[in-house]
Amino acid sequence: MILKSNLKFVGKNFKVLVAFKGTGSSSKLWLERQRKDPYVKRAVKETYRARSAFKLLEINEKYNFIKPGDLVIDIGASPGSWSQLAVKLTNSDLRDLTKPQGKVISLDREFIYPIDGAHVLSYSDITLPETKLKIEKLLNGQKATSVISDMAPNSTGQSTFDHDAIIELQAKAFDMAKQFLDSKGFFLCKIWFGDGTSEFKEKLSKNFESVKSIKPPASRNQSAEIFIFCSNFKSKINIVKN
Ligand SMILES: C[S@@+](CC[C@H](N)C(=O)[O-])C[C@H]1O[C@@H](n2cnc3c(N)ncnc32)[C@H](O)[C@@H]1O
Repeated sequence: MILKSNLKFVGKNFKVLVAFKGTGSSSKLWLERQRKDPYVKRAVKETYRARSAFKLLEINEKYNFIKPGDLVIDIGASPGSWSQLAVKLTNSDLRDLTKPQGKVISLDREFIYPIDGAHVLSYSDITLPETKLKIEKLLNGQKATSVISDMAPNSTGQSTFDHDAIIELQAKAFDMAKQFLDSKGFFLCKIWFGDGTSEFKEKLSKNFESVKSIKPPASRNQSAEIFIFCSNFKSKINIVKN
């Protein structure tokens, strides 16, 4: 991810600052990796706020689940690259109102700089009940076609602890998906692989017809992150009682 401290808001756009102020050897290694990374170069060129945009792009190229006219809720959206891409994918042409217009709701517990075409909810922690109320207000009775969550807790460096923490966080995103998804909708979330992965996927399977793990090429091999892609939400309306 491009550090938020390396982003500068210029007019309506972000400029990714290549200058890095860190001094330690790990900072130098980080800078070296960023300089060589083709996804970072592409993010700068295409004015995405983070290289993570390409993880979502690659997942969408495989499953084609975000389309023009869709309503997407992006949880843990800051700095905003997934939302930038979601706006592009859900709106065929933002200037032409005769073309399908989508809706993107972006929320994060931190500040999110405005994103053209998205409804931004800064300082909105998913674990707090008022966040759900804010989303409900923006949805105004509509249901979401996709709930996507790239949320991550602050890493402690202890893999078991971090794994448990991210699963707990994504379980909250799953709760939100159950509340706001339309029947047959999609849920995509990031976790750091660990012992609880299968159990979490099993829980998801009860509410979705298909649950798959995916590691898109843009996700670094040395990272424990994987994405869980769930399709065809079984809303209560769909469940036939005997
Ligand atoms: C990896 S970043 C997301 C990057 C984003 N998808 C993008 O493409 O720009 C993870 C985000 O999750 C957010 N986050 C972590 N815990 C959260 C919570 N409880 N509620 C809302 N957002 C949270 C963090 O503030 C952070 O901005």
